[in-house]
Amino acid sequence: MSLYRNAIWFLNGIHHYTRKGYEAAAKDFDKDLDVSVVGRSFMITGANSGIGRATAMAIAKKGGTVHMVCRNKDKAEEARADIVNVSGNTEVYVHIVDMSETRKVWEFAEAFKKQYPSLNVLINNAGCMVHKREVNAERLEKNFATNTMGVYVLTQTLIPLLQKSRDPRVITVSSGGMLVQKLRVNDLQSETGCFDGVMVYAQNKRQQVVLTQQWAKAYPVIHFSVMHPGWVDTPAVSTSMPQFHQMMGDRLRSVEQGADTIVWLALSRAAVSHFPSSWLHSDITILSHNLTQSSQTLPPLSLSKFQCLIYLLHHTLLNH
Ligand SMILES: NC(=O)c1ccc[n+]([C@@H]2O[C@H](COP(=O)([O-])OP(=O)(O)OC[C@H]3O[C@@H](n4cnc5c(N)ncnc54)[C@H](O)[C@@H]3O)[C@@H](O)[C@H]2O)c1
Repeated sequence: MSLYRNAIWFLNGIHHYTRKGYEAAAKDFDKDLDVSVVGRSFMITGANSGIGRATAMAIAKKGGTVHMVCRNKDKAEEARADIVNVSGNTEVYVHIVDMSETRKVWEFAEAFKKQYPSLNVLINNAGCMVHKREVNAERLEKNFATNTMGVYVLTQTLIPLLQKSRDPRVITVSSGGMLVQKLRVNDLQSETGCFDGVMVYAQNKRQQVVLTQQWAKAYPVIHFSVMHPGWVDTPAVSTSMPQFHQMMGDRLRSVEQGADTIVWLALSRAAVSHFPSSWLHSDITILSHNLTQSSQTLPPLSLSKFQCLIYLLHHTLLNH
């Protein structure tokens, strides 16, 4: 991607993705969050930290049943105790899963389907940016395994459960970073050229948007959305992009601001009626801040590329 495009992207980000960008957009937000979600269940990956934790807290406060899918037991239990304590909601459950371990994700999702009669909302939030090329037990590159394959396997496996649940929704936390990458289906494992973790992450986030469009077409009963939380002050940013974190300082959004659109997509009645599914049929839409106020539409990709990605995901899975 050209330097010019990256510069435009960054300038746009300074305007829209920061705390100030959020505050400016928030003036017009129609929250529509005066809802009780007691009895509805929400699965959130990476729910012990950052945006995922703020989302889990907000949903627990509304009375929803929260399934926290986390990698580290101690951190997950600490977060759960805090969420239960602050929200007063005890319907908060921890599941230990490493989203980068493809087979374990599939085993977890299969077991969940057998144990629970319904799942109303799946929030694919866990994500990583690994700067050195590493592989998982199935020899899949770590960023791809976590950000794309883990999301794909979890969602795809849970779709039958979501389909038989009331008002089912799937929300995937992508990133505005995907705007600097076109979909490349010929090197999903980042094996050619020099390995650039930031660009691999951006490519994965692009893949999440493409997958969402594909799912929305295939499963119209489920409301699929994919969004960008803005630039948010979280451990992921401070550890994976320390210079950016330092440079942005208090211009970064709070975790609650970052979670705002996810919570709206998960809870509000308006979220499911705002976008006719035909939007997703013809365009790839990435949503920032709040769907109503500021969505960005990206150029459509050809169907052959979608099919190619799905085919490659299946193919990669079958070979491991
Ligand atoms: N913070 C930002 O500015 C920003 C911008 C755009 C997109 N995002 C996206 O937001 C999402 C949440 O990130 P965050 O900023 O809150 O960071 P964070 O580090 O606070 O949270 C990331 C969560 O994902 C979990 N996770 C990572 N790898 C995992 C794995 N293999 N298995 C299970 N869990 C795993 C972490 O344990 C953590 O709970 C990510 O998908 C990220 O890409 C963040």
